[in-house]
Amino acid sequence: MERFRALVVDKTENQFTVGVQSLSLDDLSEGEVLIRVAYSGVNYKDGLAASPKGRVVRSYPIVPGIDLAGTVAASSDPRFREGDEVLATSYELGVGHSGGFSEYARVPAAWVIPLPKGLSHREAMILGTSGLTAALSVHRMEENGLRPGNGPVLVAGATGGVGSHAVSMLAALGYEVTASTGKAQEHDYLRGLGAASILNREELYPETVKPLTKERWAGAVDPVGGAALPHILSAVRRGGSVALSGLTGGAEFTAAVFPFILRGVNLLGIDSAYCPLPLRQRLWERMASDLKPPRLEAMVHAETTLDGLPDALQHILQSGVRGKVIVKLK
Ligand SMILES: CCC(=O)SCCNC(=O)CCNC(=O)[C@H](O)C(C)(C)COP(=O)(O)OP(=O)(O)OC[C@H]1O[C@@H](n2cnc3c(N)ncnc32)[C@H](O)[C@@H]1OP(=O)(O)O
Ligand SMILES: NC(=O)c1ccc[n+]([C@@H]2O[C@H](COP(=O)([O-])OP(=O)(O)OC[C@H]3O[C@@H](n4cnc5c(N)ncnc54)[C@H](O)[C@@H]3O)[C@@H](O)[C@H]2O)c1
Repeated sequence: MERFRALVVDKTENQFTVGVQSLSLDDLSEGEVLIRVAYSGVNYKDGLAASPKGRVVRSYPIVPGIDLAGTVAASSDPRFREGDEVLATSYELGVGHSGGFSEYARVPAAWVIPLPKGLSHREAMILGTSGLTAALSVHRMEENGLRPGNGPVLVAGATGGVGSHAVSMLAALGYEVTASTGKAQEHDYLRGLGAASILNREELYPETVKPLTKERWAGAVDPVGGAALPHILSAVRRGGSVALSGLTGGAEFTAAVFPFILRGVNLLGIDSAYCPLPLRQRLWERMASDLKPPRLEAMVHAETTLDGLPDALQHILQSGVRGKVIVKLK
């Protein structure tokens, strides 16, 4: 087989490098399904994988890219055949197993999902892990009783990948969405995705966090975490839920027990990486139907190639991306 191009991150004692290299299949991790990658997308975790301080990569060198969509080139597993359109996200992709920033990827069959009818490779990668995380957040909150009539739902970090998809999906389902952002110039973008109101990010960081405040949110999607979370919890309505997925605002928080024991508030941990396959498949089917954001293209911050990736990966760690950067492979 011909050689192909991929982004490679390597770390030795003295050097950290991120660059495009020419690889052969022997350079890829093992797996039953060889995929010719059409599109990938950039997630915050990919930024961490390409950063010397990221702590997400399990062994170097690594081809990063936690998301990929493409066409099966060969498969030793009978569930997949040459020519099938597929996608794969997370598990160990791009951190412990060579990932999607490559013209070819070799992936365990257990990680591969048929591309749902109603989604192109490109649309699947606008969604990618950030879409799956938003969909899983909505699903978990619905499982815990969230319904459109219950009251406003807060989305923190609303202009990011997870946040943009959450605003869009919730609005399309009929929820009243309040989008929180620190980016004053992006209010029109968020209203375009369906936000009914905008909350300035600073309002989630009051000088004094009270253990309980006036009940406000029926639910909250939180990819930001950190110091804002205790304040969000203090304002969740009785029986409401916070779906916590991220740490862009900090990895730690200190909160009072009162929202949990006096209002029955649920703090739901969202792990898209190991979301079990049956649920993952159901959520991808929903993302191709009732959860498909009506304005997916509006979420594309930029389309890039392997050569543009090093810059895009730095950019996402600096909160510089609105929606998604997608990557066209071939
Ligand atoms: C798509 C999802 C995302 O965006 S995730 C992106 C954000 N994730 C991060 O920033 C995590 C980076 N990792 C870290 O900062 C550290 O590994 C943390 C989690 C703080 C733990 O550090 P420390 O206490 O020093 O121990 P350690 O690294 O040796 O790990 C302890 C045990 O935890 C495990 N662990 C580590 N990372 C993960 C992970 N991503 N998923 C699941 N488990 C993880 C390690 O394997 C280790 O367990 P074990 O000893 O191997 O059984
Ligand atoms: N748990 C999971 O399965 C899962 C899956 C995907 C992403 N994530 C996490 O979710 C987070 C977002 O990921 P993404 O790919 O959407 O990234 P992104 O860069 O597209 O979005 C990050 C958002 O956080 C905002 N932000 C940054 N710093 C902030 C701060 N100090 N205070 C408030 N907001 C801040 C940014 O403005 C942006 O809106 C990351 O922490 C990522 O690790 C988790």
